[in-house]
Amino acid sequence: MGDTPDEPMASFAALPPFPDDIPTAPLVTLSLAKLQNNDPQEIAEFYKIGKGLGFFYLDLRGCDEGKQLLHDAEALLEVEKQYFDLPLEEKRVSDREVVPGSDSFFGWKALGTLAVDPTGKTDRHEQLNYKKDDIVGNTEPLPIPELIRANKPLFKSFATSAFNVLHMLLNHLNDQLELPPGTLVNLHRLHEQSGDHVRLIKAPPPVGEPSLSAGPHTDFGSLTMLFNWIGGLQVVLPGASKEWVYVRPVPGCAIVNLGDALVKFTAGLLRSNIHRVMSPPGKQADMTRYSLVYFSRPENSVVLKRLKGGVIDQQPLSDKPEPEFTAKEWFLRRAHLNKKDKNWTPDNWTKSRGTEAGRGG
Ligand SMILES: O=C(O)CCC(=O)C(=O)O
Ligand SMILES: [Fe+2]
Repeated sequence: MGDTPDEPMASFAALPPFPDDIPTAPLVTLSLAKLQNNDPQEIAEFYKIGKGLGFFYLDLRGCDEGKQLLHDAEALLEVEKQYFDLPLEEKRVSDREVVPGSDSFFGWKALGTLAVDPTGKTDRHEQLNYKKDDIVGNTEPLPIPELIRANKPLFKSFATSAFNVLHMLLNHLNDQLELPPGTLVNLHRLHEQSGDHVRLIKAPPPVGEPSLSAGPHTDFGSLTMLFNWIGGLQVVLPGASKEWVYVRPVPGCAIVNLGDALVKFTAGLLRSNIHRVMSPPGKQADMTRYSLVYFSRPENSVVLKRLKGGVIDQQPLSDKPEPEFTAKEWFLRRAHLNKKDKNWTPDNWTKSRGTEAGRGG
């Protein structure tokens, strides 16, 4: 992070530029400082985005919490690069397919282990999912390489700042939805167990033709805060279009999006938009792509169903009974059913789809 609020993040400086001649998604930029100061226009715009595209840039410059997040994201990018360069044996200490207590989700995910489409083609990215409950001490720590353990204070600083900012955003949605005060944040308490986690992602450049590093999906939880440095993230805009468009990474901003839980809580009033990760465009195409994410999810035992009260009561009732899942059942179902293991079938792919099933391939 630079010393002056408007200086781009140093980590962007050495990268080839994102191209200027390709279509990009028209994400609106909201100011964290304004949202923290309860600026009515900014809050109204946030609510409108929540009912529309469900993705926006959050400008983190100009307030202390935002600067802290930018600082931590820069530092974690360096940790990420070192982490993914560790020998395989070291990463395997937290292999999510092996480690007891990982729910086959938290820990290291090897490249090429998830299906990205109904034919069973596989992904091209590695991940580390470091659970919030472990970071803040709610649960016994899972095995993790020493590099990550040694950086736990940094992960804690990042996770708690991201958590606090996302809580603030949940409170604004709560007010706009005219729900009783605290309804949403009380389903997302820091010291209760949840699927919240910090995710590190590495996607190597494609071999040959451009290819998907992560398949189309909606996020499973409530709100996601994403840092990425080069292009690759794509969305299908709401409406009739089926076209995928790149989201340009913007220095000083995180990308925030809504997940399935908010769709279910609001009976479809809020939207969780489909997205995927493609190889980077233009001059960035040969680069290894890193991203860093904080996922906020409802507490494990919360049932994902429409909440009562406020403007949600005006939403039409569904004419078919909807199966109900707890937040934990939902994220594990979504995360496990597209694993490309010996039990995988095209039907599993269909079952792993979220609230935008049927859109965007
Ligand atoms: O790497 C990115 O830019 C997006 C990653 C993503 O969508 C996810 O991990 O859910
Ligand atoms: Fe995502």
